[in-house]
Amino acid sequence: MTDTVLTVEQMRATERAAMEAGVSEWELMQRAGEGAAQWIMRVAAGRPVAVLCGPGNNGGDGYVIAETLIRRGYEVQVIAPLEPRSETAQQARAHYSGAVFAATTMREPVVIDCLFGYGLTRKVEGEFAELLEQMASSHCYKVAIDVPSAVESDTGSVLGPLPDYDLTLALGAWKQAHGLMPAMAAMGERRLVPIGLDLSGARSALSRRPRLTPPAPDAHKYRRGLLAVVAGAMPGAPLLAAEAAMRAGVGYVKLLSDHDHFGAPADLVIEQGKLANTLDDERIAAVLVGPGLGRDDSARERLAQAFSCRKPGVLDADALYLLDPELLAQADPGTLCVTPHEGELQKLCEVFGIGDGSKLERARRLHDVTGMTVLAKGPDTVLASDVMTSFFPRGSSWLSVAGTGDVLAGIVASRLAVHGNPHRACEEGVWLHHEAARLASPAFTASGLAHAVKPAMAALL
Ligand SMILES: NC(=O)C1=CN([C@@H]2O[C@H](COP(=O)(O)OP(=O)(O)OC[C@H]3O[C@@H](n4cnc5c(N)ncnc54)[C@H](O)[C@@H]3O)[C@@H](O)[C@H]2O)[C@@H](O)CC1
Ligand SMILES: [K+]
Repeated sequence: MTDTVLTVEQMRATERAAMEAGVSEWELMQRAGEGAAQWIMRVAAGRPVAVLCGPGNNGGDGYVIAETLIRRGYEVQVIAPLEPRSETAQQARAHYSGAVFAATTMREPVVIDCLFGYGLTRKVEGEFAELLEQMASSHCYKVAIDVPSAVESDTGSVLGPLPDYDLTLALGAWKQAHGLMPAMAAMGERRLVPIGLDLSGARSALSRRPRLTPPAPDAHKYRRGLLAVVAGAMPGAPLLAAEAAMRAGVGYVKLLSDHDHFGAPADLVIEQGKLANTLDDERIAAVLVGPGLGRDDSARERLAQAFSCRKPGVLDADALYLLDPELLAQADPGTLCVTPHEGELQKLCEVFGIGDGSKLERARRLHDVTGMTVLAKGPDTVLASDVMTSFFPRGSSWLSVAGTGDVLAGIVASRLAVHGNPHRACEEGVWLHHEAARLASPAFTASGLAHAVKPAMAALL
């Protein structure tokens, strides 16, 4: 699987396993450096290149890249404040036939950052920081090798100057930082350079753009899925979710409400009456509860009733504020998706006794403790389930507007009603949400986004 994401510890173990199987570190470094050089030649297209080399194996990759470019006729300058420390990087330095400068002004139109890779352990300072600042202020084309040098590979946190890169070339496998903010925002295009590692057995991956399928030839509305959206005190949010859900593949969306919804579209069926009665329908494939639900006792009662029909479900917004172990005990957590933003994730973590940690750590622990599929949304989105942990490409920053979470919940619930698979529903939901944001054009409103789910479906078919 080429989209595997590894932690630093897993990366080192995988490389050790390759070496035990007979591939030397030098061979791995050559594969990494030569593979990266192929990408660099595409973007440099004959222009002079500067390579910044650090003291570890990331720097070693830099010498291999520089030598590969020289052999292909490129004008190359290596800038290395320190001599290599690791044995393999020293070997790469010895094989490099060009000039090395300890410090100089970089004037090349293409600059390759090989100062630090996943071995970064502390703040980047002194000459290293100066080089990164120089790179940041230059108009050159900027390439990060493995990860940007000021980025911590496991957390995506930033420990020094962070230029705005045009291209980041991950070596051997993706690292967590390739899917986490703030690092991800500075990486530009991300590409993987395979180096022949055995990545089987990994439990984290960058999500691949899904390929959706049209309804079966013999489909009818119920077979395509009936989604019940449980309305509550506030009318707007469940309508937004339902509008999105109707365009995300499901055959039938019903709004279960105890009041009128003026302005609701004619193609949305609104069923009024006691929730216990309207939920008592065998044909319901999935339930969405939370947007506009309210947080009072009657909202809690509606959430409990939604659980009592024991259908796959999506919990969002107010449902995430009401959820607690007692309520969850009435549900089948393995069939539930929760879609918390940071504040909601914080609340869930408090209620389920999960301590501090990064968003990734908390999302995983929340899944482990509750058994629910956790889609922790935001500028970076992390999905934790029994299947695996998935990371996603960045979505449009225009999504930072009220109501887009209701739209996401509606899309995920629609996909869940179509096939009943929580992890897959969340993955498809994020991609459709991002695609809809791209198609909705800037400064969209949530209802504009909900309408753009239709062309987004077409784009993913
Ligand atoms: N181990 C392997 O088999 C392979 C490793 N590869 C490369 O090796 C990299 C990891 O190499 P390393 O583990 O040597 O680590 P790095 O090259 O990322 O850096 C570690 C070195 O930098 C020093 N250092 C860390 N943070 C510093 C800071 N803030 N200021 C100054 N010095 C600092 C460390 O003391 C150490 O000497 C990967 O990112 C990748 O580029 C690739 O060549 C593929 C094969
Ligand atoms: K780097």
